Order: sequence, then structure tokens, then C-alpha cells
Amino acid sequence: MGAVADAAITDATRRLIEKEPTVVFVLGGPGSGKGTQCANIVQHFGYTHLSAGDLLRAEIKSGSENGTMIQNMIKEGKIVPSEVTIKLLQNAMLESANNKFLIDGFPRNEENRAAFEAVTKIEPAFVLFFECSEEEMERRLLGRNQGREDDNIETIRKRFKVFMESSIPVVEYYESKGKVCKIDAAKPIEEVFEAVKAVFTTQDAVVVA
Ligand SMILES: Nc1ncnc2c1ncn2[C@@H]1O[C@H](COP(=O)(O)OP(=O)(O)OP(=O)(O)O)[C@@H](O)[C@H]1O
Ligand SMILES: Nc1ccn([C@@H]2O[C@H](COP(=O)(O)O)[C@@H](O)[C@H]2O)c(=O)n1
Ligand SMILES: [Mg+2]
Repeated sequence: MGAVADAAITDATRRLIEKEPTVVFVLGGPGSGKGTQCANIVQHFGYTHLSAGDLLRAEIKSGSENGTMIQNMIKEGKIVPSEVTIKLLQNAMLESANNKFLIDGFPRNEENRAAFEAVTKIEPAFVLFFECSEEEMERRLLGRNQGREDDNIETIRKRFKVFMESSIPVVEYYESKGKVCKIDAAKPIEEVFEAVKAVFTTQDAVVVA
């Protein structure tokens, strides 16, 4: 077994296991609407939304020693080393009073996926995957106007490339385990949420049973 699979159970891991968390991974290309739909899911289904990208941006703002490295990676559309992102996700789950989490934008590559499983011992209940064309995602990102440093055409193209090369294989991995629920995310927000609601209504019953 590799070093990742052999990772020792730390005190943080033990405390997280004791919480018996339910985790849903929310995946999809940049601008597919993950954050938008997670906000709706929180309102209707009582999950806590953890966006890996938001946690990394907060880490930059906090003045952490990793801040400059994270900022450079985000500007280039590259994936931050798993240990950094997993620590942020693990701490956020431990600090929350909830035990139902939507993890948005993670895992982004095979390293993210394997390291998360090895460190936290958590398998997702299911994976929500938002499908949308690059043309539509590009239009949404260029119109987002939230002051994100990576919402410019040069970085957007790099993010699309990373998504196709590194993130799609993660979706395929979970598909092979029968865990992926695909959503047509090109439709208007309300219609996408109708499809999301149908998935959560069915899947929550399975998770709770
Ligand atoms: N179904 C939709 N139709 C039209 N616009 C949408 C739709 N869903 C989201 N948007 C808009 O597209 C932009 C991107 O949405 P959002 O931030 O939810 O995407 P994301 O998948 O979280 O992106 P990122 O990976 O960059 O964080 C936002 O301005 C949002 O209002
Ligand atoms: N698992 C992740 C998630 C995100 N990043 C970096 O953050 C950028 C923005 O992410 P969004 O989900 O908010 O679009 C992304 O392009 C990566 O640079 C990461 O490294 N690892
Ligand atoms: Mg987002």
C-alpha cells in the first residue's frame, strides 16, 4: 500500500469519524452552477455547504503562510496540494454543529480523491455532477462579477483544461461505483433545482435508511 493509504488515524480523523458525517460531493465544470445550487440545497435539505474554493480564498485572506502559494495556484487555475485543502475541509466539518455536508468543488483530481479518503476515512453518500457546455459556462463566468481573480478568459481556459484532464476522471471513478447523479445544468436555475430536489428526495431516503 502507498503512503497515502497508510495514513495514520489522527485525533482529528477520530473526532470526524465519531460525528458520522454524511458527505455529498458536488462536482461540475467552472461556472456550471455548483455554488448556486448548493445554496438552494442548504435551504431545503439542511446540509452545510463547504466550497473548497471558498475555503482556499478565505485562507488567502487570513494571511496564512500558504496564502501566496494558494493565490498563485488559483490565478493559474491549478489544483492546490491536497493536504492543504483537506485540512481546511476537515477543520470546517469538525467546527460545524451539523453532520451533513455538501462538499463543492472537491475532489478535483485523483490525488484529492485518494488523499481525502485515506485521511478522513469518508466515502461520499453520492456525487452530484452538473453537466454544462463550455460555451455556457464561459458566458456565466465572464458575467459573474464577483471580483474573482480567476474569472478572466485566460484563466477560465486553463480551468476548463484542468477540469477535462483531472476532474472528469474523478467523476468516472465514482460512476464506476454507481455513485454519480447527473444533472442537466444548462437549464435555468429553477429548473436545475427541480432536478436537484428529485435527486435529494430519493437519495436522502437511501442515506437515512
Ligand atoms: N442555471 C443557470 N443559468 C444561468 N446562470 C446561472 C445558472 N446557475 C448559475 N448561474 C450563474 O452563473 C454564475 C456561476 O455560478 P456558480 O458560481 O454557482 O458556479 P460554480 O459552479 O460554483 O462556479 P466555480 O466553479 O467557478 O465556483 C453565477 O453568476 C450564477 O448566478
Ligand atoms: N479542490 C480544489 C478546489 C479548488 N481549488 C482551486 O480554487 C480555484 C477555484 O475553485 P472554485 O471551485 O471556487 O471554482 C480552482 O480553480 C483551483 O485553483 C483547488 O485547488 N482544489
Ligand atoms: Mg463555486
